[in-house]
Amino acid sequence: MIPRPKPEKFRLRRTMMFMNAQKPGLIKDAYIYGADSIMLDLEDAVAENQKDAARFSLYHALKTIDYGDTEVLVRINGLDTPHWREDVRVVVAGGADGIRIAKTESAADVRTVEAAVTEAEREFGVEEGRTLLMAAIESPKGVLNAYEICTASPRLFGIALSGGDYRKCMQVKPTPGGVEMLAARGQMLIAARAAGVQCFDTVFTDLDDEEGFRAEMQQNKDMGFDGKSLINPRQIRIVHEMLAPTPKEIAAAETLVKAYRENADKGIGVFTINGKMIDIAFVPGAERVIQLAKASGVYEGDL
Ligand SMILES: CC(C)(COP(=O)(O)OP(=O)(O)OC[C@H]1O[C@@H](n2cnc3c(N)ncnc32)[C@H](O)[C@@H]1OP(=O)(O)O)[C@@H](O)C(=O)NCCC(=O)NCCSC(=O)C[C@@](O)(CC(=O)O)C(=O)O
Ligand SMILES: [Mg+2]
Repeated sequence: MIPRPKPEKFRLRRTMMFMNAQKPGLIKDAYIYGADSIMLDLEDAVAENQKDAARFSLYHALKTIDYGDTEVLVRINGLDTPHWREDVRVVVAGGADGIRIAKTESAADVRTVEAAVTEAEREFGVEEGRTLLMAAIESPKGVLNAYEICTASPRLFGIALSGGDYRKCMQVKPTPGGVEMLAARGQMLIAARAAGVQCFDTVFTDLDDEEGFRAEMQQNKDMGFDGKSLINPRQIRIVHEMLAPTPKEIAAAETLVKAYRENADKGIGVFTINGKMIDIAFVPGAERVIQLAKASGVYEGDL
């Protein structure tokens, strides 16, 4: 087995790329594309009569491929299927970093998976609590229960909106501005922020519509998503590029963080920079800009 470092609950997850766990051609070198996380799929990308084959392929990949710094998550089948328990056992035995629970509708769903994960960790001698969870929310009921889902388990690092299934439930089609998704996006972001976990937007499925992808990504950025689920490597570069701060943004963030620290040392909590009031509330935003700049390879400062 390739040893992996202990998974970090909170880390940068700008790009989370799906791939069919059954396709060796896709999963064998998935780390080369530079996504922050890969999501090996046992659910909808795998045909119903291929679930066992996909689990075998997944287990072999987890045991033999060195994914390096790329986070390795596995999307398991929904709790209304006969597959999810065996999925959990294989994921834990293989040593993946975490599980994406498909079609999560309630806190009870998260706790049910958590119990199965704990059982599997004991069975396979994996450190208890090592395996992380995230919940994909794919229905109106899931959206309404988002805050309870976010707070259901200490293993859970975030929630992800799943547009295909959500739109199906709502009987709507994708529109250019995404108006049909705004309520769900907003409600999930509020729930995630209130609970202190991360929030990810859904996949964009038209690979030939780069303009549409960029427009959706800009909306994601403006709304405050931590990252996006992706289906294809060519989407990764666009997201990383769009989330990379500009030199002006980096300079402003650096000035703010340094000024805040200097003022705090002198016992001053509120001050101005270029006439704009600054206090502690502005610091996390500036620190995130620095973190993104570092991750994007464009930070040359000393913070
Ligand atoms: C769409 C397509 C078939 C197109 O293939 P194409 O081959 O035409 O693409 P090309 O661009 O030509 O590929 C150039 C090179 O990249 C390689 N390559 C491509 N994709 C790669 C990849 N993902 N990972 C690694 N490698 C990849 C490829 O092998 C080639 O390598 P090479 O031959 O060596 O040059 C392919 O991308 C793909 O399978 N995507 C993932 C599909 C998937 O998993 N769907 C399930 C999750 S969504 C869902 O379930 C809905 C949801 O649940 C979602 C939610 O929760 O949000 C909801 O409800 O909405
Ligand atoms: Mg789905």
